[in-house]
Amino acid sequence: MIDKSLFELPGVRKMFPLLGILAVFQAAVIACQALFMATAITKFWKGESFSGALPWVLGFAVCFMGREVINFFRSKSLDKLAYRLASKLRGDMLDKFFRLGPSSVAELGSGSAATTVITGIDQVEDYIKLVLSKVLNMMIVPLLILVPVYLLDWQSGIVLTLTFPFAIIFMILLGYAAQGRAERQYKTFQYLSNHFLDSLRGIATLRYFGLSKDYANSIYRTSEDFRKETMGALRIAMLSTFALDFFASLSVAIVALFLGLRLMNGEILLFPALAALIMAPEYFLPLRDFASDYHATLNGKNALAAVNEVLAQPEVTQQVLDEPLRWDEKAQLQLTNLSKIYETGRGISEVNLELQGFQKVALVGSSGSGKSTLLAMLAGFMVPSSGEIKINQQKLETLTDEKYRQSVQFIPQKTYIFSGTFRENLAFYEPTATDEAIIQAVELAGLTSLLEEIGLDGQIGASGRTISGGQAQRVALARAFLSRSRNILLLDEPTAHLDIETELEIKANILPLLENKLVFIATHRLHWLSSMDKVIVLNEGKVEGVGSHEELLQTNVYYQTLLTQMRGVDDEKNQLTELSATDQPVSEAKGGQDK
Ligand SMILES: Nc1ncnc2c1ncn2[C@@H]1O[C@H](COP(=O)(O)OP(=O)(O)OP(=O)(O)O)[C@@H](O)[C@H]1O
Repeated sequence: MIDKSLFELPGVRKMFPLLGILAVFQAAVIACQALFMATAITKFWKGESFSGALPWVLGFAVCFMGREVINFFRSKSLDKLAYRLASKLRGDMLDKFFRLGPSSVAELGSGSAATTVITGIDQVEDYIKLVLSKVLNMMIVPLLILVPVYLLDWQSGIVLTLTFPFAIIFMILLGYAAQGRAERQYKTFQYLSNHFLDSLRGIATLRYFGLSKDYANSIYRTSEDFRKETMGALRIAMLSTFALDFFASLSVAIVALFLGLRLMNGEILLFPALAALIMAPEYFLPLRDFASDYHATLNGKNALAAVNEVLAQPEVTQQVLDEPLRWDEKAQLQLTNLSKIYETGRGISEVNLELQGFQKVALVGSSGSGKSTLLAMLAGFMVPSSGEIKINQQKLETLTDEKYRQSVQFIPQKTYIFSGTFRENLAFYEPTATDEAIIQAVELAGLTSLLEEIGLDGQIGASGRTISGGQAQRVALARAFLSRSRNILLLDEPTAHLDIETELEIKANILPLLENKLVFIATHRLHWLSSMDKVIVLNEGKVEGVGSHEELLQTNVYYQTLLTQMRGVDDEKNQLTELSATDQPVSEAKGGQDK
């Protein structure tokens, strides 16, 4: 019923005594309310005047009000706790995603990650509000109400005691079935979120290939699956509510029948019979109350499990470096047998590399050879499975150290443009940069005309002006130009999706940026190789060779074959880019951070 992890959340354990006390008060008030009402009716029945019954009527009114006051206090304290915990969980999840990095979000799926943080935590908030009080009420109130019922009429007490376990057993049985259904429903919901977001991102490609209709059908099918799962879960939830209502009504009817018969036979007086009869539905009320929100609590429980799954993901953040790394001519990076093997058994294994000072290193290899995986480890986005990293002879297990990451700039395949001003997007790595410095970076990146058009305060991104893919790539460059202190530069095919003219134009701007830095560039394009000091050749996750372009050309057979393939792809790509729209809107492009 209650997810054990709920007790680990701050404030939940402390809330229990308060809720327990409120439940005891509630039971007392319910019993008093029934007693006052039964007394007042009995007095009226005996023909007493209204003033004679007035104290009991007033007593009933006070208890009625007391009950509302208890409900108000309970809701207020639970609302406060649930809101505070939901805000905390939301913050914890976002922090966790930032610490885990893009690969973990990609694994979970961006759509699922977003819905867990937004809708999922809303459901957890409802769960906290509902489950704590309802479960405690269910455990305390019926037991306490049973005491006066036994005192008034032990036979009614026995009927109520005997029927309660049936209702509970039925609820448990249906609860198990509902739990399975609700889990499936939540999984389908996550799948639907991912599917929908992916479709939105790929809308340009889908339209380009005329597949929009097929995809619309596929979204329809996924949402139909979700509808079916939801209806299935609701059906069981409704069934459990109906079953409980049935048992409760049946039990109250049995109590009423026996009381009526005994009243007619003169075996019981009106007052205890009435009081017991009024308390009978109240005895089942907490159970029915719980059942009516059972579905909502199941959703919240599943959402909490999804949140906990993310929060429990292991993260290795090393803090080894004493001060921010400043890459200079003497700085050294050493990778020894560095490997990252995914669950699929693919990845990259045993990379050995020694670099000193400012160097430009290209990572080449066919698709799936491990370039992005190596770059992700170098960017500190991904934790290696094994191997050793040394920076300036200092041993590190990962490159997740903040002091290292503060010296890294990453230019992904497709730059993500945040919803904000042009200035905020440019000064991404250097939020305190002056306008003069920003304008200089804008000029170097070739964005002057955009600046003239929208100004530094113009909104870009999702809620502002849509900018083209080429302009977005220039924004990434301007960010890099602006940040002179970050001199380890990682580029993941920075020009792969541009037409050849734009690519060469951007490359001309990039080349000066590569000076006096340690640069890694993953690329499929031949024209970068001659500008590099070193080339690392990757093949199916293994290093086939390391050396200068010229050395490898002479000595490495695999490199020669790869270059022939790359040349073919280059030619094909040039033809394709002539056909395709160069300036694809950025809002439709897949964010680099999601890679
Ligand atoms: N998250 C992941 N889970 C499982 N396997 C993965 C994951 N990411 C990559 N791989 C696998 O690891 C291998 C290396 O992938 P990687 O993306 O590093 O290659 P790449 O050289 O960058 O490819 P491309 O040039 O197409 O971007 C591939 O076989 C890929 O299928």
